[in-house]
Amino acid sequence: MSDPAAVPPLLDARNIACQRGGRMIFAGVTLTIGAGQSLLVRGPNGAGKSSLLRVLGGLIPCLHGTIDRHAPIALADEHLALDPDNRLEQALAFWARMDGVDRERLDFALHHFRLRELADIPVRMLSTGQRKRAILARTMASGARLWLLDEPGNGLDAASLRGLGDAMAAHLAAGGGIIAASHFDLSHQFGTVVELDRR
Ligand SMILES: Nc1ncnc2c1ncn2[C@@H]1O[C@H](COP(=O)(O)OP(=O)(O)OP(=O)(O)O)[C@@H](O)[C@H]1O
Repeated sequence: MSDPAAVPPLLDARNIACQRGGRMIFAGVTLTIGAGQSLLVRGPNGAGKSSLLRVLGGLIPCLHGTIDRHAPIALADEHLALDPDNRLEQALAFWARMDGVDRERLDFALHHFRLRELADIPVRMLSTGQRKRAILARTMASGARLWLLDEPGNGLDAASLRGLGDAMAAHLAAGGGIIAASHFDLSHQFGTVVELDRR
């Protein structure tokens, strides 16, 4: 008999497969992530790491298998999803309103990723690293318990990488979960590693 007091994981994926452009990208992937847990997806270029994160986030369908999501999810990938003509702060505030989070949470994320001084810059003028920090700030401000981070360290300088590590640690300590795909060391000890092979 199942324990009625048992806390469900934030996300549970069983035997999932993904096909893109008529080609099988991955199959037989099973993973689960609970409160305070982190998981790293590794694999060579084209192995399907980004595809896996998008499947887990519900942005693309899985071919078969099941995914149970028990928590709000924020996906941070290379798609900025901020209005390029808007000022950075306005663009992030728009999403904070959409996500229904209070202003203090956004202010904290802006401060954490050192974006305050860029608040009035149009989004289209941000550098690669600044864009990445904006994506991470949006994720942090979203209040989502499960973060899906696709190459979160790309383009970040040493200080921003430390900021990312601190944000991840605080999120896990607060009962969040993280699934990340990264080619390089994020200075974070992931609890689980899932390897994808190129097929
Ligand atoms: N929209 C799409 N339509 C068809 N095929 C796609 C699409 N997006 C990605 N693919 C293919 O799916 C495969 C996996 O791509 P994906 O971006 O998930 O890999 P990845 O492991 O994240 O790669 P990288 O390490 O280079 O970021 C690749 O062969 C890619 O060409």
